[in-house]
Amino acid sequence: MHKGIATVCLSGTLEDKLDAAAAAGFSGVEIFENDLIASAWSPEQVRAHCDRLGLSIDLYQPFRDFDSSDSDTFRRNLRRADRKFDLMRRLGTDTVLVCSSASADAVDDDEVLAEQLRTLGDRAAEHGMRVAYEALAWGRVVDTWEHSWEIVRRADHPALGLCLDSFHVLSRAQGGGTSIDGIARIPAGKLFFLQLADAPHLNMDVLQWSRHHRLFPGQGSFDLSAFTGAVLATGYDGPLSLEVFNDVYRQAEPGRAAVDAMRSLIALEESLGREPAPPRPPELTGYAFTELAVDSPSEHQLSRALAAMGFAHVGQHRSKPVQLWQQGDARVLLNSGTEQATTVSALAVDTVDPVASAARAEALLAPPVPRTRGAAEADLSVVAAPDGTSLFFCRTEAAEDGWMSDFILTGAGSDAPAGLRHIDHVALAQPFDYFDEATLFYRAVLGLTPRHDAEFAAPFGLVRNRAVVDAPGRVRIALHGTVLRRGDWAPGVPDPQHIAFASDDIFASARAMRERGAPLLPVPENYYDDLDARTELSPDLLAALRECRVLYDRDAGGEFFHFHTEVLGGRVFFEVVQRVGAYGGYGVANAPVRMAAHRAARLPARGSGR
Ligand SMILES: O=C(O)c1ccc(O)c(O)c1
Ligand SMILES: [Mg+2]
Repeated sequence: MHKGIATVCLSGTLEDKLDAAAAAGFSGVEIFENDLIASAWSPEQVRAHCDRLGLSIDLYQPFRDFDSSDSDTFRRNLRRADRKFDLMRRLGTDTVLVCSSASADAVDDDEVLAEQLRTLGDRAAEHGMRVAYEALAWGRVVDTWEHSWEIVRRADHPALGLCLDSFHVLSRAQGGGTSIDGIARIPAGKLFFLQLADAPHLNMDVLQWSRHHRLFPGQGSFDLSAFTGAVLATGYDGPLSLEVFNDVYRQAEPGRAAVDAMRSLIALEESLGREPAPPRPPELTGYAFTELAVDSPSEHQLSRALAAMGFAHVGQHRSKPVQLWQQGDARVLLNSGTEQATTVSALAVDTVDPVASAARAEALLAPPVPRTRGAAEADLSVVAAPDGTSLFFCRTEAAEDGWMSDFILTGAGSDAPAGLRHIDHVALAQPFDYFDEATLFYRAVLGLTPRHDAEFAAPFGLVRNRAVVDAPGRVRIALHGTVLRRGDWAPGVPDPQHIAFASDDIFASARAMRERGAPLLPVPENYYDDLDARTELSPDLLAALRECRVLYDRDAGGEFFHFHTEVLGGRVFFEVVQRVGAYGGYGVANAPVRMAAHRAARLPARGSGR
């Protein structure tokens, strides 16, 4: 379908926004009045530029507070409308958005309101234009789509139709004030325009919610697929047009934001079964490996820690300074050949069809990462996630041309002396501006589902967490970031990232690692006293938790045990976890304790606190 974006979604001047929209593949725009007013270009120049870029101007918006119970104000509004119709002719657009009035003089009689809009319809028709009437969720009188439809129906004018905006409908539906049920019965010819925005569930003033927190479809909590499906069921075939007011996107680089926006629409269309669709996401069977970029002191520290955790150095890359460490099916690469500071530089998922996974990533606009490779080395597809982490598509089983054949195996065993089986999850600190983009990226590219949105108070500020997971729970990526931009007081290192390994016996793993001298993180006694107070765990279990410095959590599905290493190489640490039953989380409740312990372990000793 024709895909559009409102200029309000993007940062910059009108020219920047148009260029970004076209470069991302949009074929239309809604032009916000303020963007036009502030532009040095005449309407004709804007139109010519859009023509060159292949963009249609689908909507001019918004016309606010049109109806009025004051006749003089109404007369002036009609005059203003005439001027705007002239402007729209020069711009080459034929539809104006009129939103329901939020003003104190809004007409509160349906018949009078319909009459005023009918008058506007007459004026529009004289100019060859149309009016799309939209209920704002905070409209003074008209605040539901049902009411806006009642007015349009009463006005009964061919140049007057509806604009539906998913935010206004779904934000109100959350409180039970409206529903999408009747949408499919609106005659297609009366549905002039469709605006799409997602949003997180928030319990707040709806105007503030709308103006600051809208998101692109797939980034928030609304069911855009059901909503859009209901609209398309009417036979609507106009633009799918994004209208996202968001504080982060308003200041983000517009080219990048426009690609993110386009990805959201491609994924939305796919969810509706529209063609052409990207290749379906192939089944994932787990992590092939996780790669850490290391400098030479941290390579030493990390290899010592891995050895103490029971990993074996099983291979060396044929042409690059990359070590392969393995225990069970958990594989970690240490790459000292990048310029990067210590960080999780790559995730590699095992997919049953790496070629289809890569084709899907490309269809969803994931930027490819160019790679050098030696003769006879595997041709691996790599794309960049929003934070720059490389994402590889592998098939470890494929013996011949699989990624492992790039390594000369040392012959060291990969048995599991500390009981680690596989990678349970990888936790990636997201830069503040890329959190929502990252959610959509992993969700769309890998076919994962977002789960476990949580917010907690950490030593250096509020932290938000969100996991993206495949259905069987084989690939879990835990994203975390700050709720506000990070302050200056927080330690001058980036938030650490970590790799979590699964154990079937957390206490045996902890004891084996302790014996081998692994740098395990201490946990304060206060934690166990509180755990005792709130859980009624058996004294034996509590004693084992205390002894092994294991943290505990539970949910409706089961229990969770986990412990951590110290921060290694400045930015990363390892975690060992055991899931019991169908526990689905990540022990987020314990994260503040873990963070404070990491902070304490990095500081010079402070004595007993007296
Ligand atoms: O926040 C607003 O004012 C506003 C304006 C136009 C719209 O289409 C909308 O959904 C909201
Ligand atoms: Mg709108």
